[in-house]
Amino acid sequence: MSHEAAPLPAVSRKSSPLSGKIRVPGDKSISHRSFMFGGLASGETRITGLLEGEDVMRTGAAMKAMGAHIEKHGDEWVIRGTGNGALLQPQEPLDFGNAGTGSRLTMGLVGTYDMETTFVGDASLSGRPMGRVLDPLRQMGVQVLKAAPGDRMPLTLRGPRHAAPITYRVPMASAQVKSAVLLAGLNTAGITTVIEPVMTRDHTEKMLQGFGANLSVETDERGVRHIFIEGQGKLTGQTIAVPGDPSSAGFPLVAALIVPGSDITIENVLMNPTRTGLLATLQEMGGRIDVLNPRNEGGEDVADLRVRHSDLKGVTVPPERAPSMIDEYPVLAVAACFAEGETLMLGLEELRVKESDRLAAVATGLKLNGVDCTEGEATLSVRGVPGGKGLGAGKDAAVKTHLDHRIAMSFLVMGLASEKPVTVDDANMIATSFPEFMDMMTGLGASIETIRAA
Ligand SMILES: O=C(O)C1=C[C@@H](OP(=O)(O)O)[C@@H](O)[C@H](O)C1
Ligand SMILES: C=C(OP(=O)(O)O)C(=O)O
Repeated sequence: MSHEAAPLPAVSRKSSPLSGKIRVPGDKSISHRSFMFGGLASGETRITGLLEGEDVMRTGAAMKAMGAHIEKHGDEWVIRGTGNGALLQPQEPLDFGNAGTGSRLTMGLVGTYDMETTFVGDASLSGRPMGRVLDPLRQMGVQVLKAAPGDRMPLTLRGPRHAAPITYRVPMASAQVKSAVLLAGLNTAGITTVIEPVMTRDHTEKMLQGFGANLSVETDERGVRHIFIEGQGKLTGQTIAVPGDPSSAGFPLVAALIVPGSDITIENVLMNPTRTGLLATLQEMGGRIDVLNPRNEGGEDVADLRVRHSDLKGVTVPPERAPSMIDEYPVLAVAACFAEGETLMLGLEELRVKESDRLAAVATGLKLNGVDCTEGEATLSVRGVPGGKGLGAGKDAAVKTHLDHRIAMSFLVMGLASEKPVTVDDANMIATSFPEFMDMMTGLGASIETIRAA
């Protein structure tokens, strides 16, 4: 299957001040959805700023396999969609590589089509739970013809002739589950309702409305969101400028906060309030982050972030903030290593089912590099060492990254301010979400390099 490349270890070392201006690649969530909705819409969709990471490219390949035309002209991706309701049965299994978002959203998208679709992925994705998406799809009439034990990939779906609209209360904070049900509702006659007790990123709702879907949201007196989508409407191609990914921005951002003397600017970062939990937390910790030139572009808030080295202090991060920074905890844990006192992170249960068990991977990697931390069932506390004295395990003790891009990038950031180098066992997966990471970080002055076998 995918990603059988030989492991590519990498190491980072104490760096001189970081400086410069960068633009991180486009937001991964918006990029996946741009390919999906553009591939489904009638007419042409034009996308600039798309993240060309492996995860998103696999979503593009899947949409092509189901009949969409996707081409790159200069800096722009141009899609001619199939028209809603007109996806074709793919001839081969759809290989989603490492991508949870691509695979889960596509299961929703194709599930209610009267066709058979097989989903495969790499070892990490094949270990992740898919029942959270298959359960509501089953309620809509979708058959799961084959699946690995525990509702895992590889799996094959068979859609019904006529899917039934449902009302589904999402049982965990997951934008992927919410989105899968809404996308299944797109091809289902009647109104599909998703009840979301805890708000998660709202890109599916906003973008589907932009493409012309009949979707509305009501928030009740307890703050619970009710999302209604009327199926079998028409989607029309759009022009999309994808803003910079705040999850990717987290790496240079934390690097600049912890490396003494640093002063960098990250331009054009998405500031959607469902995505800014890391920024809020780092500011509470005393991070000097100026939000410059805030503006709205294509329906999304964006801004430039000026980040300077800061004396950080530990804080408690409340569980209700988790959905707005769910992918950022590994790099927040790294910031916490250099803060005065303890940082306590709560409500982390979803970290256990990402590309790796991120709670365990972070705690194990931190301990290997000399950090005093405690892993609870859904909590992590980190006791920091301002200045990084004694941190780092050197070139011969590599952090295990378990095919997880964010674990690799987070620990490479840690080494930039640790006394000794920090090594990771494999940097290959960074290409899934941030292919430019190494070049961008070294361009700012960071000492990071891959270690090629002799
Ligand atoms: O909908 C999305 O684009 C995403 C949702 C989140 O996953 P969950 O829905 O599993 O929380 C996040 O971790 C992932 O990187 C992207
Ligand atoms: C969890 C992530 O992605 P996905 O679920 O799409 O694999 C991530 O990018 O951190």
